[in-house]
Amino acid sequence: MSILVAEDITFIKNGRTILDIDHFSLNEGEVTALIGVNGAGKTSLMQILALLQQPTSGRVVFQGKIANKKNLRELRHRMAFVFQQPLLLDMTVRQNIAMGLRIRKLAKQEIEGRVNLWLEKLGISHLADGPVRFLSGGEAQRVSIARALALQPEVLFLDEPFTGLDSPTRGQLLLDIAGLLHGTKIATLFVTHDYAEIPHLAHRLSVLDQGRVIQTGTPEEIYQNPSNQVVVRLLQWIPMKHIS
Ligand SMILES: Nc1ncnc2c1ncn2[C@@H]1O[C@H](COP(=O)(O)OP(=O)(O)OP(=O)(O)O)[C@@H](O)[C@H]1O
Repeated sequence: MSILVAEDITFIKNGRTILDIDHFSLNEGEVTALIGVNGAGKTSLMQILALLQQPTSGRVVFQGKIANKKNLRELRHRMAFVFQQPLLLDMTVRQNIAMGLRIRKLAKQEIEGRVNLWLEKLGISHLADGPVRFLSGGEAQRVSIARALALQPEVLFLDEPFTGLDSPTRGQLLLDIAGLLHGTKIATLFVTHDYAEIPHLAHRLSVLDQGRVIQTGTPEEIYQNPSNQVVVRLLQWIPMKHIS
């Protein structure tokens, strides 16, 4: 079932068409990876879906509701983000995870329960009362993931969350996130330049080229039947052993 849909989207800047997309959807319980070369429009599409950027034309529909100025805040509160840079505030780990819940005015007990749950799920309970400024890159990213998932979002945006982490840290975090997301109802958009990550996390793959979605399917389908040479060139970097 589609949770978030972009329909008839154009995004035009300085007379240049950056996006031209008829239909793009994120489905309940699915991780959709979005790939494309630098400048293909991935960030622009993510920002439009996340209601952080207004398209030139078209609409974003969240669970049947067309996003507009009136419902923007309510709809944004049902989404969460993890960026390449964890963007943590200079407080304790616990306070960072609690921040979004406080903003949403949840009861103190509920906040405490959720924070403890996600500290545990991300394996960072031992860091809870320390300041975030001493964390390693991998630990900081775990805090940012705990902060996002504690919000119990319906839609999650992962914007190159593993970039900059060393290989073993990245691999473990990738497996842990896959374990946390798979089997939930969250619709996830995962933007990455590291195509080796895709088979571990994504159920679906969309390929963006010059602002257009040129192919969508399971990683296996796309790998076996690339729609054109652009897709072939991109996917040659996905290790075949992971696709079966
Ligand atoms: N607000 C804007 N004003 C002008 N041009 C923009 C704006 N936003 C994006 N662009 C241009 O649109 C194109 C697509 O940018 P975007 O950041 O969405 O691509 P991307 O696929 O995320 O690239 P990367 O992989 O490098 O992050 C780029 O050429 C960029 O310069």
